[in-house]
Amino acid sequence: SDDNVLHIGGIFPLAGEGGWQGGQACMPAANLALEDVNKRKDLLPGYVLKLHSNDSECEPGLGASVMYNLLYNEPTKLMLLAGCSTVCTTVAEAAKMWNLVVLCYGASSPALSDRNRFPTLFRTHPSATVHNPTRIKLMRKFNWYRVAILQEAEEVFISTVEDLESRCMEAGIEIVTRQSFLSDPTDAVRNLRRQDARVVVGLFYVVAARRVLCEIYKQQLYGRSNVWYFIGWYEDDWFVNNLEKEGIECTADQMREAAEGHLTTEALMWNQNLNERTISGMTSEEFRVRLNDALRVEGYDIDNKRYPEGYQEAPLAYDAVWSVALAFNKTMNHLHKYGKSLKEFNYNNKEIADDIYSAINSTQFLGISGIVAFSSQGDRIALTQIEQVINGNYVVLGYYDTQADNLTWFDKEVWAGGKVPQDRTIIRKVL
Ligand SMILES: CC1(C)CO[C@@H](CC(=O)O)CN1
Repeated sequence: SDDNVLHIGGIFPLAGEGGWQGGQACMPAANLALEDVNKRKDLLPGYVLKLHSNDSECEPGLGASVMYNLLYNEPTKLMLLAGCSTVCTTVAEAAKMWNLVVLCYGASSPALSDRNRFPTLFRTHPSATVHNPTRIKLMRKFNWYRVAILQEAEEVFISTVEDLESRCMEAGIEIVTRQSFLSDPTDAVRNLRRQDARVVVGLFYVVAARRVLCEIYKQQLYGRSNVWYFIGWYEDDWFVNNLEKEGIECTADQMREAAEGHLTTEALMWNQNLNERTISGMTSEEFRVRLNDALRVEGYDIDNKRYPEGYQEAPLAYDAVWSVALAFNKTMNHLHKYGKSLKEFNYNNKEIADDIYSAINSTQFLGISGIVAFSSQGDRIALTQIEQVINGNYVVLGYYDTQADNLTWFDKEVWAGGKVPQDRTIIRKVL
């Protein structure tokens, strides 16, 4: 019978070309979590959590029609999970009309941190702005108080740069120039040279990153006098991949030479303490083994390191389902005091919707992706990782906990000139 089933909708980016097809790994991860929470006797006793999944292809229009199908067909859904930023924006903006909480496991857009537009949105995926306090922490550490910004003209980077600029202002760090480009970075890089930019924060997708790197090589804007911050979630050998296919005029050796020494920041999505048991009883390594098995069953060639899109973010989807189960458990206990149940929820029941909202708002548990907790805007609070390319390979330099302002540093950084590059040309006065 249906009366002991709690239904939620899941919108996963699976097929399609545009954006991020992260549902390929995230849907199997969500299904593992459903299996695990439904096995727990102490969670939602007497109930089963059921996920109704559909493909959005990371396309907002299709995401909207999938949402309508979920909501205009029985059974009533108690919450919606969504993936890409574009789909999450559409679903989260509409969901309030159905009094539904939306939980996004794959949305990084800073625009989503807006309680006016998205009053019921939470995300286990951190906003792209999570990198900014880390970037600034490093500028302070190495005494870089004169920096430049180079960005691709994409919404996610525009709003990230706005956040970075205001944080630089607060920190007394001068932004000497902000250059953006649509697809060809040649002029933007030339302007960086003209302004004697030494420390540059680069914000672009990986295809644009290859064009930038080749331009940096051609214009000799790398080496002992320059510091580059790139985004850390590109694939590890991104700077030598697809050069022919994308018409990059530099050789792999030239790209390696230009890439040597650059720094990256990224949000941690896999708990780094490999032996730490999480709320599910698993360590993150044990989760990885189970996820790899599930993906092999789906036909992915994991043994040859051919991971599906969304592999990096899979813990965010797994932890999203746990967040739902824990929030419903809390809500169920609360409602039972008044002889009510979650089964009474319908899209006009604001009272139960508010109970669910406050339960998810107070989430705090150790998941596969680390501590899961949300800010007042529903943003994921996350640790960040800093790496540097040393002899062609990424080396972890440290981690930063923004909340605690705690930088864990391993003193592994290497500078081409044997010392920390300066943020400006020092004119030595000859007396
Ligand atoms: C780190 C990344 C690749 C950022 O984009 C996210 C997708 C999106 O924001 O639409 C997925 N995770």
